Amino acid sequence: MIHCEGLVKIFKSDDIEVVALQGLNLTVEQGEMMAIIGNSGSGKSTLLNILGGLDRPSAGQVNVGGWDLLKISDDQLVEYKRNTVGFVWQNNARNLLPYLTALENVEMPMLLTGKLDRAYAKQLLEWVGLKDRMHNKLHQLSGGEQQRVAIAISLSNRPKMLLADEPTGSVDTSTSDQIMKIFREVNRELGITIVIVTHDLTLASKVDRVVAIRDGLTSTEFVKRNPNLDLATVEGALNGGLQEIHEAFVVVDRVGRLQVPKEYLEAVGIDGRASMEFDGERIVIMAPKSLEGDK
Ligand SMILES: Nc1ncnc2c1ncn2[C@@H]1O[C@H](COP(=O)(O)OP(=O)(O)OP(=O)(O)O)[C@@H](O)[C@H]1O
Repeated sequence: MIHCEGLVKIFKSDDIEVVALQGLNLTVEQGEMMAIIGNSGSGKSTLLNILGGLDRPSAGQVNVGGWDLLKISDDQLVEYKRNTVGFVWQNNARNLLPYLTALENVEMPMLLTGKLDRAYAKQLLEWVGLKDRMHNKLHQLSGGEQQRVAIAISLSNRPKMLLADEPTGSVDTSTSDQIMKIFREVNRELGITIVIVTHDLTLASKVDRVVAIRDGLTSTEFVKRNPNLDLATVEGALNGGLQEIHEAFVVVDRVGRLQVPKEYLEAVGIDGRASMEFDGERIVIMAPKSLEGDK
């Protein structure tokens, strides 16, 4: 569904350049539900905006559902956004219309694309658990309920992929659990690919795969050890952190590049240069063996 290779995004303003993505690689299969984690400023939102067609990549390859997002024309981009992607943001309420009902809000994007389907709009609200509240005006709903309306809206154009940026960022734990259950159901029932960007490891542990981004590059991947683990087991194991449930892998790109955590480099005193040895089974990276004249 998603294939990025060597993806670069540079923001230029006056004479300052920020390289937000530095040649990022990422593959997401059709129907996968995965999360992207990373510190603030690591490039998560930049990546999501590019995948959603809200921002243009600077260089590299990025293909989503057969669309080449580097070469796509402006008209095609409109079509792409309309038919391929759905978005869920942290503060969706600001994009909803408070004096319309939940149902009218879900129907609005359908009206805009000339494809009104009331039965489907009702079904979506039922899916997100708001069957009994669909005729309530938005401002009569709680924050968590509004977020669920936003999820129904994001699915109204029948997207192939759902992009969620901190979707549980401003709701309580039980609403957050409810939202993750909705995502899982939508993923299973409709086969929609779901990509969630988050800081929240609890949330990350509820998906099949987690990719960590560091400095604009994919650095580590966590893959669920047992794909059949149910949510209760996952929650029980959570105290042990992400690695209890997921196995961690270092991402190595096609030409052999990988990122070594800064703590490891500092611990063994590697700074800018290292020695590498291969013993037939393992590759060992260590502080440089001193050269003559070198310190
Ligand atoms: N429009 C922009 N113009 C200039 N620089 C930008 C722009 N958008 C993002 N950046 C820079 O790109 C880098 C990556 O930002 P991004 O918002 O993608 O990070 P993030 O991982 O989503 O962070 P957060 O979790 O805080 O949202 C940061 O250094 C940021 O300052």
